[in-house]
Amino acid sequence: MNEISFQPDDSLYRNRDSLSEDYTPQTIVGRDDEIKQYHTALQPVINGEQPSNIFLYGKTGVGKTAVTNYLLNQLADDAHRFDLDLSIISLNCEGLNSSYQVAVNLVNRIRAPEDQISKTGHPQYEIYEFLWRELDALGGTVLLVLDEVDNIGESDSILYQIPRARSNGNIADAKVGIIGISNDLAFRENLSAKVRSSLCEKSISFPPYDATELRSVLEQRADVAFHDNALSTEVLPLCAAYGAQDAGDARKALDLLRGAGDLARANNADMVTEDHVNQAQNELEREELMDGIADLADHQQLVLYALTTLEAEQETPARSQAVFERYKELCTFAAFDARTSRRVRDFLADLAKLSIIISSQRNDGLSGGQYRDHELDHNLTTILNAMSELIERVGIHQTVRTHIQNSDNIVLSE
Ligand SMILES: Nc1ncnc2c1ncn2[C@@H]1O[C@H](COP(=O)(O)OP(=O)(O)OP(=O)(O)O)[C@@H](O)[C@H]1O
Repeated sequence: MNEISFQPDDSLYRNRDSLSEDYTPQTIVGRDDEIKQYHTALQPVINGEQPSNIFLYGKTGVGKTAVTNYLLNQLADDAHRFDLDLSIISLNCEGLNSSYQVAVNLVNRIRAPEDQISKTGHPQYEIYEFLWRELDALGGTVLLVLDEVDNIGESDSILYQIPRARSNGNIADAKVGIIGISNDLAFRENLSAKVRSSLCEKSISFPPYDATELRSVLEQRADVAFHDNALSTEVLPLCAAYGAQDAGDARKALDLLRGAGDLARANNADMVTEDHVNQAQNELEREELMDGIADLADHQQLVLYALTTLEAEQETPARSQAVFERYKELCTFAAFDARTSRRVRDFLADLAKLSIIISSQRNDGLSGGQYRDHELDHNLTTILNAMSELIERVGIHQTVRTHIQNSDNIVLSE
């Protein structure tokens, strides 16, 4: 048997966990304007007045949750200091797509574990009755923090009912405010006017981070996560630059820094370098691409598969018509009903938007007409790997056989 043992290794990291999602930073950097607006919007709470309903929106990883946790912790401390009765109830609405489910979850969040209500079987009015009673029993000021609030359907929306509960006489004692958080930028626009005006009394937009802001976020976290001198000087600016390019998402920038640190550790390096960051970035891009492709619908993947076979034959850039012909062939193998050539053009446009392929508009000099041609924007083997589940169902096209590992295991269609 091989002699293998595990040894703790802390030569680079002081506290690697501080780069993970569940770490709460001590202070927030790069969000001064947003914190200021948010602070003003929360001021009525500390005055003992009716809280405003606050709506935060912005893309993923821009600090909505981090800033909320930071400010609400501070608010809870200050409320205690001024002897104010404040309860903060937080609920992530992911998977809760009706007001009914949200109300049940809120009731159970407030009630003791032995006193929970069942998730089904109550008429809607009864669930609201439970909720009003629980909120009133809490009394004082109650802030309901609803993360991913866009999951909730609109009809008879709880987002309308809660703000009106006091004026409708449903609750008498508690002053309730909603903090809604969403990364669906269209959500607010699509709300009916009556829900929008109550839910979005104070709206605060969180823009993507720019490279300077990301650098501050990374510097602050790197101080906690790494030993002094563990990072070469270009590491943080490079992670920040990639992060800013990539939707200004702090989560991704922190993931990249951790990826680079892990690579350096795996290579027994004394320092994290620019090379580790570049390699980690390639790896993250590859994983993202794999996930993006795996999430595509069957026919979108078939269109991508068609283009991949053309690329394997060095027939790319290929015109839409050529991709369509190959796609129809694959549909015949797979016994799928082929979509129209117009749909296939739409799928090609979707793939280009996702940066999986490159599509270019060309002018045909002779006829004066225009056409589009397409090629892969990534390594062919990576794309084939990401589609392995579909390829297993459809079979391997002969042009790509040499690019697929374990091709013996997959049924050939020809
Ligand atoms: N200004 C900041 N200072 C320190 N850390 C931050 C800052 N902004 C974001 N982070 C960190 O980046 C990660 C993502 O941030 P956060 O969860 O707040 O994003 P979000 O806008 O709520 O995203 P989502 O909509 O996906 O939930 C977290 O680990 C958070 O601690």
